Amino acid sequence: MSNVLLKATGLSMRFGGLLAVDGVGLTVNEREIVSVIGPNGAGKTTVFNCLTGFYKPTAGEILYKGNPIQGLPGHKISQLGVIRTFQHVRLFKEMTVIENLLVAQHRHLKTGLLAGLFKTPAFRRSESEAMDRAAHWLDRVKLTEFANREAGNLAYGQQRRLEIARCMVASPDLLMLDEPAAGLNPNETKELDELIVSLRDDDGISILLIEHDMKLVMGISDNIVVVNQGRPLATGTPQEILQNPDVIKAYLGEE
Ligand SMILES: Nc1ncnc2c1ncn2[C@@H]1O[C@H](COP(=O)(O)OP(=O)(O)OP(=O)(O)O)[C@@H](O)[C@H]1O
Repeated sequence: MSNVLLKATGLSMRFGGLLAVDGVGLTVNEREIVSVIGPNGAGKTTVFNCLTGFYKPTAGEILYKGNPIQGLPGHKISQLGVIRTFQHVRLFKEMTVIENLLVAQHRHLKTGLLAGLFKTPAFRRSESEAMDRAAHWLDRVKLTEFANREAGNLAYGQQRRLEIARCMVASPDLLMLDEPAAGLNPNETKELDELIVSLRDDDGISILLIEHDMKLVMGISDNIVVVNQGRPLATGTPQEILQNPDVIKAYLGEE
């Protein structure tokens, strides 16, 4: 039996008169890929925003490694090891690829201002570890040859992979990806597919994914959570979800 990493129950989020998320629950075990699917406006991103501290949920409990995190600010949740991307690419576009990966580690360096000013041995060690981590992840996302290129000049699929590398240099236990395949061509989607699976199998992390690309979702997910109009509709393996009549009616039937 695998260990539960994240468990949300009864998650709700109200915006004025709109109950955008209404009683959604989901569980992510260690070394698992879980996808959240549902039609446009179903409340998927709002669920992500609640889980990562961008919104304070109106109701519900979120346990991460057994501890409640609902209502904690985003930076606290990211320090605990939950790191996310956004629906739209958010890189420092005028910085180089490698600079994007170094900046992302700034908060995790274990040295203070004085250590930086005097370039103490601890500071230098920390800097060199940050560089090693950046180089490792550049290689993993196949961007080593673009290390000194401005991030904004990369192809879109490369920018998406750089975003994942930027998350990974912070050594998350749970990586949350909001529509990572949006705008990618079939080759780029295949590379993304392989990368996500390798993050689970080779790096041992868990991935929570919002995605509209059903081929990708069905191919890589251990579990799928379907949300419809803010409400939980179904949870199960890809096979179970594909055969669920409610899902077919509410969602897949629309395709
Ligand atoms: N900050 C907000 N204020 C008011 N309403 C919001 C806010 N954020 C989201 N909503 C509303 O909540 C509902 C759910 O939106 P959400 O973005 O979570 O859906 P989604 O499933 O991620 O959609 P998509 O697949 O199109 O990205 C929508 O009706 C949206 O307009």
